[in-house]
Amino acid sequence: MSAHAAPDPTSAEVAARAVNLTKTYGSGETTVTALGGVTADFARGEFTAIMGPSGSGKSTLMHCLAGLDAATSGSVLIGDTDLTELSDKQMTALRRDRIGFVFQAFNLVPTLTALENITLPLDIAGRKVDQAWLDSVLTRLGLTDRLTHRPSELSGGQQQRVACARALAGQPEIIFGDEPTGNLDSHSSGEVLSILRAAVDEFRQTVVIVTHDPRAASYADRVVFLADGQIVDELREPTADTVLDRMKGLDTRVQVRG
Ligand SMILES: Nc1ncnc2c1ncn2[C@@H]1O[C@H](COP(=O)(O)OP(=O)(O)OP(=O)(O)O)[C@@H](O)[C@H]1O
Repeated sequence: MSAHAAPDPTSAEVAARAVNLTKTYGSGETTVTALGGVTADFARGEFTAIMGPSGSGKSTLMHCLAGLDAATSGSVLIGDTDLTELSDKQMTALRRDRIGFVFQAFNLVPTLTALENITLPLDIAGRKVDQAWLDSVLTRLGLTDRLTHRPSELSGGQQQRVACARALAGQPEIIFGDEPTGNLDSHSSGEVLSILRAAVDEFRQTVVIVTHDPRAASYADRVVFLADGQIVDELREPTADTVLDRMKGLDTRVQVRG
């Protein structure tokens, strides 16, 4: 592991922390080590992009951080809460109340309207919608005239913006995105990234995304590079060019998409 990736004990507030996280699949000769001891901090109010070659463990890291998958060893903290100490019920409540998710496959409920999809997590949690906040998210994402449409009546970009609004609606502490712009055109992708950027700049939320796209990564404050289940590099204030350079250096076989 590179010295860059070590947690900084003096860092202000940490929104999420992975400590010596390992994840293996299978057993015996067929064991696959997806994460080989990852330690990393994600500071509150910061936008981080996780990058690396295919199979390097990005999605696994994200899923463990977000409490969607259990690590084999090591721990994950969201704020001061150690996820490994939570019961299933507590984990469900934490995911619902403190975490927002945006995935490449939008995971919208087909029978609900856009607005019903957006407020669904809050409705399930029995929480009231902060109308002023919701209005600003909907306006910002250009969704105000699409709210009564069902997902099948929306374009891919619009569906992803609905998924993004759903993640933002409850003002979670931290938003995780697994290739949130993976199948969007550059215009829709720019809109999604801008609102994630605004969530950080204007509302001091924390955003962590996995991406293959150096342009998407350039919206982040920091890029963490994974290779073979380890953090091998880190870049602050990335530009698409500096990200591309580091990716080439990581693995010459990397195929840069986008
Ligand atoms: N359920 C699983 N069972 C077995 N092996 C798995 C499973 N999920 C992931 N892996 C393996 O773990 C390693 C890391 O996978 P992961 O999906 O985290 O990589 P990634 O960097 O997100 O890849 P990509 O960029 O292609 O999405 C890979 O070798 C993968 O084949």
